[in-house]
Amino acid sequence: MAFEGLADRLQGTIKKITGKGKVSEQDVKEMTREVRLALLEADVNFKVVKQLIARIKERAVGQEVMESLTPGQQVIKVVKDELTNLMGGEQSKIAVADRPPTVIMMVGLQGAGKTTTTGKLANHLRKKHNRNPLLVACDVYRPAAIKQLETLGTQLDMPVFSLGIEANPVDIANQAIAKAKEDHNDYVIIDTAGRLHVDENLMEELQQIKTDVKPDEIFLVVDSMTGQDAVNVAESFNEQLDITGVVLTKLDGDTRGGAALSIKAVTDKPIKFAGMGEKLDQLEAFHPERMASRILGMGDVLSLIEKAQTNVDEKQAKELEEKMRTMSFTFDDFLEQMGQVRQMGPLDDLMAMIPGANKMKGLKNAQLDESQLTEVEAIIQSMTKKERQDPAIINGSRRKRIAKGSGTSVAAVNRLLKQFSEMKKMMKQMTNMQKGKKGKGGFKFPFM
Ligand SMILES: Nc1nc2c(ncn2[C@@H]2O[C@H](COP(=O)(O)OP(=O)(O)OP(=O)(O)O)[C@@H](O)[C@H]2O)c(=O)[nH]1
Repeated sequence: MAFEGLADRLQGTIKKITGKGKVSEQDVKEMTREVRLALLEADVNFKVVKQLIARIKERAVGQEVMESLTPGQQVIKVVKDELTNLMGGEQSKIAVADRPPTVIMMVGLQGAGKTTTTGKLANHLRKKHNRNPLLVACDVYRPAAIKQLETLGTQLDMPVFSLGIEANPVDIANQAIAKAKEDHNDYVIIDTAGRLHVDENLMEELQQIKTDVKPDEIFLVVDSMTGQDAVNVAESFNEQLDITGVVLTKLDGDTRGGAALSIKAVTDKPIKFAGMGEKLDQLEAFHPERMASRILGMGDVLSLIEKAQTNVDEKQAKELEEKMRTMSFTFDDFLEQMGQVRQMGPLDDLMAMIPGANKMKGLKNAQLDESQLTEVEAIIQSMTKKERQDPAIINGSRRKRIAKGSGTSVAAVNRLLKQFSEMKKMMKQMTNMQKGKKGKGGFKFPFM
C-alpha cells in the first residue's frame, strides 16, 4: 500500500501527542525528532527534511498551538499543513490551450511507465473531462514502444498517430497536431522516447520537439519506487526541459514515499498525477492535502466519494438505499454491493482512505484479505434464492450443505450469517435514529 511504512511510523508518533492537554517544548522536540527520522527512513531528501522540521518546530511552539484549547491536535494540524505544503499545497490542474488542441509531451526514462501513463492520461481526460485525445507514437527507436501504444489505443478505442520508425520525431509530432486539428481531437498526447539514463542525445531530441511543437504541458513520468533517484532524474529533466509537472508512477507499491515528498520541494514543479496500478483506470489526480491525510491516517473521504461516484451505478445506489430503509435488503443485494465495491479497486487502497480504518484492531490483516471476499461470494452463491432473501430459514443441515457447496467451512457460513444479521440490526438502529432526528429515513450505505 502506498506510504504504508511511513504512515505506520508517523501515526505512532502523532498518537502520543494528539491527546495531550498541554504540549511542552520538550514534547515538540521529541515529536519532531521522530518525524525527522521517519522521513529520512522514507528516503525523503535530507535538505527537504531539515527545512520541513524547522517550519514544524517554529509553528508548533508558536501561539497558534500554545493558545489553542486542544494543543495536541493543533500540533498534528501543523504537521499535516506542512506535509501538504511540501507536496505542493493546492491540487495542480491540467492546462487547457486557448485554441485546441492542447498538446502534452510525455517524457521520462525507459521503464518508468511513460507509455502506460500516456494511455491512462488519455483515459482520464475522456472519462473525467469528456475530452477526445489523439495519442502520438514518437519513440522511433523501439518498434515495440509504437506497438505498445497502438495496443493501448485499441484497448481504449482511441486514435493513435504513428509514422513508423523511419520518420523524425519532430515531423511526427507536427503532423500529428495537424491531424488532430482536422479530426477535432482536443488533446494531443505525445509519447516520446526513453533511455536507460539521462543522456545528451535524448535531451537534444526532446528540446527540438519542445521548440517546434510548443507543448502546453511537459509531464515527466518517474517511478516513485526509485526514491531519491527519481528526484535526481526530475532535477535533470527540469534543468534541460523546464517541465511543467510530474507524474509519479507505481505509487501503489511505494511504501516509503520519498519521491512524492521531495520532488516538489527540489524541482518546484507540481506532481500532477499518481499511478496507482497497472490498469488503465488507475491514475489519480494528485491532491497534496488528501495525500497528507492518508499518510497521517486521517483517511481520504473525498477521494473515496469520488471513486464511488465514478464506479457505482447511481440508480442502483438509490434502489439500495430504499431497500435499506424499508429493511428489505437481502443477500442478493449484498452480493451486488460487493461487486460494486470491487470495481473501485484493491480493498487495501480503499481502506487507506477511511479515517482510522488502519487502526481498527484485526482489520488490517483479517478483513482486508481479498480471498475472504471470494469466500463470502461463494457462500452466498451456494444459497438458494429463498435463503438469500430470508436467511433465517437456513438450518443446521443446510449450513453444512452450503459450506460443502462453496468449498468453505460451517464456521465460515455461521460467521457470515451472524455478520449479516448484525448488519441488519445496525441498519434498523440507524434508520430509527434517522427517523427520530428528521422524521424520515435517510440512511446512506457506506461507500455511497
Ligand atoms: N504497479 C504499477 N505498475 C505500473 C504503473 N505504471 C506503469 N506500470 C508498469 O510499469 C511497466 C513499465 O511501463 P511502460 O509504460 O512500458 O514504461 P515506459 O516508461 O513507457 O518504457 P519505455 O517505453 O521503454 O520508455 C509496465 O509493466 C507497466 O504496467 C503504476 O502506476 N503502478
